[in-house]
Amino acid sequence: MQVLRVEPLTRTAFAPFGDVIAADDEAHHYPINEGTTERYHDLARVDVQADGGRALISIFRAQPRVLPFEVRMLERHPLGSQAFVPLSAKPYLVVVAPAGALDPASVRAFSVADGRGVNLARGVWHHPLLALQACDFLVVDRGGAGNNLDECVLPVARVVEWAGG
Ligand SMILES: NC(=O)N[C@@H](O)C(=O)O
Ligand code: NI
Repeated sequence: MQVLRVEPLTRTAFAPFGDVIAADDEAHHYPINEGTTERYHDLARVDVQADGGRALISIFRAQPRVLPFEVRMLERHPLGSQAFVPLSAKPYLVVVAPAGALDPASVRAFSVADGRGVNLARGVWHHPLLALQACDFLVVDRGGAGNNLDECVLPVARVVEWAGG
C-alpha cells in the first residue's frame, strides 16, 4: 500500500477538481438587504442539467471514518457536479483525481477543518464522503435519469493518515 499525503485545501490547489465554497475575501462578496447581510456570491458552478437533470439539495448525516483509512476505490458522476458543505466546522477529507481516464498516480487528498465546502466538478473522480467526526453536510448534486455513477477500484490502495492541523 502507498501513503497518500494530505494537503490543506486551497482554491488554487483544488482548482483542477472544482470549487472551494467559503465566505472569505477571495470570494466576490457585497452587502445586501440594506447592509444587514453580506452575500458571498456565485461560489461554485452547479452543473446538473445534462440529459434533463435537475438540482437536488440533500443533507448527508455522516458518521466518522477511522484513520488511517485505506482508499481502495473512487467514483465519479459523469452527468453532474456534487457539492458538500459541512453544517458545522468538523474535519473531513476530500480524496480526488482529475476527470477522464483515472490515473492512480494522480490521486490527491485534501483536509478541511474550518467549515469550508467543496464542489466537485462533473466527472471528477472522488472517494465518497470522508467525515472524520460526525457531521451533517448540505449536498447539492444532480437528480434525473441516466447513469450518474461510475466506480473504479484502485490497483493499489492508498492509505490516508492525518494528524490534524
Ligand atoms: N452516494 C452518494 O450520494 N454520495 C456519493 O456520491 C459521495 O460522493 O459521497
Ligand atoms: Ni459522489
